[in-house]
Amino acid sequence: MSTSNLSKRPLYTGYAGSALLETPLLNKGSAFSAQERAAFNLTGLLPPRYETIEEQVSRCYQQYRSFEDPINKHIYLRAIQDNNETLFYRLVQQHLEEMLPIIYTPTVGDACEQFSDIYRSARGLFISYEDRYNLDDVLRNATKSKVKVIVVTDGERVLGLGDQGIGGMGISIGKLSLYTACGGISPAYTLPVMLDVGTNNEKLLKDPMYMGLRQPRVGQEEYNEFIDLFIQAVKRRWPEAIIQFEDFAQPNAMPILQRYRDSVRCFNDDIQGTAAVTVGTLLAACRSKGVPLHQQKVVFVGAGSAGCGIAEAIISQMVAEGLAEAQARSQVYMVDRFGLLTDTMPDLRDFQQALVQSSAQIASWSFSGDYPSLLDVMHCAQPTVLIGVSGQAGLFTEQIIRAMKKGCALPIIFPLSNPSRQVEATPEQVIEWTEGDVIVATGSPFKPVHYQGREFLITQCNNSYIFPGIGLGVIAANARLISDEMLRAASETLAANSPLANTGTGGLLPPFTELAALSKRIAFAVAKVAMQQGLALELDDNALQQKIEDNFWRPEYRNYRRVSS
Ligand SMILES: NC(=O)C1=CN([C@@H]2O[C@H](COP(=O)(O)OP(=O)(O)OC[C@H]3O[C@@H](n4cnc5c(N)ncnc54)[C@H](O)[C@@H]3O)[C@@H](O)[C@H]2O)C=CC1
Ligand SMILES: CC(=O)C(=O)O
Ligand SMILES: [Mg+2]
Repeated sequence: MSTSNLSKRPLYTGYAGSALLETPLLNKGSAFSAQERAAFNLTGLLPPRYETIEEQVSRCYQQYRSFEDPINKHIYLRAIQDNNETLFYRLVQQHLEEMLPIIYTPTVGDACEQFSDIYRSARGLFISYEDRYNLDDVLRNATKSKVKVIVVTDGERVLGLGDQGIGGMGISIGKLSLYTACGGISPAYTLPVMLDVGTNNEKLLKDPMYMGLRQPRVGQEEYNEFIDLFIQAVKRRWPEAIIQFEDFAQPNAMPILQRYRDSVRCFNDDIQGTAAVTVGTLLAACRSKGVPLHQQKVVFVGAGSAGCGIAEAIISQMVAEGLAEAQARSQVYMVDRFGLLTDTMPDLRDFQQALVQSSAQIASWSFSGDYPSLLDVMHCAQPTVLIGVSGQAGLFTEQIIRAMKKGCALPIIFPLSNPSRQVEATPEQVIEWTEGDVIVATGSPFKPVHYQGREFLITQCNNSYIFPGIGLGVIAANARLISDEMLRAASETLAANSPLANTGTGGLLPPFTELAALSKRIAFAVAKVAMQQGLALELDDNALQQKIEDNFWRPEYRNYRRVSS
């Protein structure tokens, strides 16, 4: 299989002089050669020495290391990204493990919270509600003619940090950085979008630095119209773009997905991406434990977009393993802020209603409140899997974890809320309270835990394992839509690549440093399913593999030739 030679072809550009140096997708800084400096009016605008990208990376890394605080490291890296994208990705690729927590969770959470305070320069599209009837003009202002992946947020539920208003742009930028660093999507083809419909965050509304609309979020009808205007405008401007919905709040996440998933190449990362990564990680955990998923009893804390998305995917997987659907549903327990979701609980959303426990099922349980609490569920259901997607720190208390351990010799415990400070329990706590008999994975990165002479690697169960590969696969196959089966294929590929399940050692998932290779495998599996479902034109395996390679961008400088502008 030949790797792409697209990047070796010269690139023709009309940019020159300082405009070229100020265009991050084209800028090479000190790596412009003598010939290029002469041809593009750069002579004198740069220090005289010509540098290789490796030399540039060394300097950047040295500067990066001079910052102590993660947020300052983030600001520094974002500045490089806004100055020279090729260099940024080369640097990140070379120090992936160290820098992912800086450009993504947990530090991206701080960057969203402090977005207006740390704002330096423009990136992506801020689409204000006030511009809703001029969206074609706004989208034309994004000068990229080919956009293949859009990550869009309205900033209402950013990680577990609530409403961050335009600060949500930080998460769209972070996700797309991973699309490029780990999924090989050229930064020329990505676009972060923030839909500004106001914010209900009082602190931001009062903050003189806040750069978004200073008004409460618009009403539901206005909101729905705005989303629709946006989707239709994207379809006109970039009909082939994948739209990834990110960090929408619960009332909007599922309805938006349901409204558009059958007609637009889109998916919701928090519902579907999270479901795919969690089922994949769970399958790997079940394999390494030697007990199949359909024999597990699973408790969720947080019956929101992520929780219900994962729960439905687990049920589908249990059914695929041979369980009757009703039986599968009876093995999944959703605990939200008022306790276990049951068929007598009022005011549930449609997607929660499908996941309630029947009163008959819990008739023999003893509990004192209106609904069983998490502790009641631990005692009465004796679950084997516990998943936290509540966004609330500390909900997995010592009492909860010890109660779970009483009913299960080797529990599987995934506190998945982000960023790190919102985690339901730290891995260290979970390991201590289970005396080390536990399989644990978290949403944000945690250092290995040492307990009684053993080292526990903490797997990061984060949708970032999924979305870069989905994007690459959908682009390579030119798939029309993104189906649940395509996401299931991503999940199965992930599980099949588990070091722990395959070899008995290592993490549940491969390290992030292998994400690029993994993304290509996920892309292949996803594209194959799209073809089988008639969502993409048939290609033979070699042609598909070649397409994936051709679409995989690498951070290498290209030679430039000048065209008159
Ligand atoms: N690891 C990963 O890849 C991902 C992690 N997440 C994390 O999951 C969390 C939730 O995300 P979403 O489901 O989209 O939000 P959401 O707002 O839709 O759901 C959160 C749910 O938790 C419930 N909740 C709040 N306090 C609770 C309590 N004390 N006990 C029980 N339930 C409680 C809320 O009522 C709500 O239903 C966030 O922290 C997010 O960072 C989300 C997506 C991916
Ligand atoms: C990882 C992610 O998408 C979230 O926490 O919302
Ligand atoms: Mg998210």
